[in-house]
Amino acid sequence: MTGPQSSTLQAIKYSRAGLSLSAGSLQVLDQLRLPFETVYENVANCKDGHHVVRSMKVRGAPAIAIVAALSLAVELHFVLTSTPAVFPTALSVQDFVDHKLNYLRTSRPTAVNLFEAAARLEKVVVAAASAMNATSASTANAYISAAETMLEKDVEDNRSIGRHGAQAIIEAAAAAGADNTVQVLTHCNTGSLATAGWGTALGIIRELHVTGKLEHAYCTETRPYNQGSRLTAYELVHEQIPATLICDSMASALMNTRKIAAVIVGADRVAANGDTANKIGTYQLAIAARYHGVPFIVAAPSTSIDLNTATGADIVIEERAAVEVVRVSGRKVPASDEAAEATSAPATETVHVAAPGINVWNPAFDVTPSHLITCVVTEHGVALPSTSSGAGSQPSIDMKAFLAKFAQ
Ligand SMILES: CSC[C@H]1O[C@H](OP(=O)(O)O)[C@H](O)[C@@H]1O
Repeated sequence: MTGPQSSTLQAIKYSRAGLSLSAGSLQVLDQLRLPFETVYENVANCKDGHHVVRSMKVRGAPAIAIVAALSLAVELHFVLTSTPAVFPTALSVQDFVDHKLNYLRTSRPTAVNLFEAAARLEKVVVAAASAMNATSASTANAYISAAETMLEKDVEDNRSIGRHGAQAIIEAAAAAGADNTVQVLTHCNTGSLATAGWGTALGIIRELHVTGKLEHAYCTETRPYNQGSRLTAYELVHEQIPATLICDSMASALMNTRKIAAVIVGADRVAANGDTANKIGTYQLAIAARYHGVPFIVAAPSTSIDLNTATGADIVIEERAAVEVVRVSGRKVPASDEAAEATSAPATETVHVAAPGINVWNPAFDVTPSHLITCVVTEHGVALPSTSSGAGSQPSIDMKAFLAKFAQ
């Protein structure tokens, strides 16, 4: 099995173990090197999986969960086939899986997808290990199959999010008397480099594009990791989607001078009341969108919705190292065009861009309150704010009631 085939870039390449003695293969695109270098890194076990997530070689809420789950799948298969004595019973496999998932949970704290997947996979393994005639192999393979399913389901969910989101934007634009095509703004990277393929917010932009409804997409650079200028711009150029890069500081001026039909962002964790943790800078985009009367849309699979977290106040916001703010990596610009032609591609280098000694605050995410969000688009459809209950109370989006309609 390999990752979903598509013309979009592929962050994750996975193949299931072939013959019983051959190991599975998991390779991830090192996103710290994009867009200048395309390097896939092998992930052979949970230690590798934890590293590529923690270091942000792999990032994006769904991709984090999928890579973590598959890193355990390849390790589990390798141990089962190379040293089967490690797993004398089905229960020993269950214990191994629990231990490894707890370790993977420590890689990054904010995106709920990793924690949702871990809890779901633990249940799969408990059921398999307690089944009649359960064996080490049957229990391990139950885990591996469930982890593999995440790859395919994520792409299906993203295609569905794309359709629901594009329809909502076009209908709202038509109701506002706008043209048949729209201009939108997105933040961070929510495309094929943040998921198993197609993407969430960027999946809506892809759907608008392939259905002829996209006039133009604007993307913010998304300091300090630059997911926008390095990753989203890369995806948009790769697929020749009409797009323009702006600095984060330009977003309000853009909304004030261009007909932006919607701001579309992803999510790392949507709380039960619709408050949403997403890449730093999302909150101020929501404030600017509200001021300019621009719909603010969160696009997220149901695996990003955390009904166990009541409000955004309860979401842990990851803080990352200062160097990610004060240093920038990029491709060295040749002294002259002749130099560029004469030499091979210049090396990537890192430069320090801030006054040495300055303090740095580097929260990787912020929380947008539900009352600033026009809707949350999931694979099931569009979750809208409920009318505010009680005088003076802010409207919110009841995600529990929304998901209950689709409970299996
Ligand atoms: C498809 S959701 C991706 C989500 O994850 C990003 O954060 P990071 O790059 O730090 O993993 C950002 O918040 C995106 O909206």
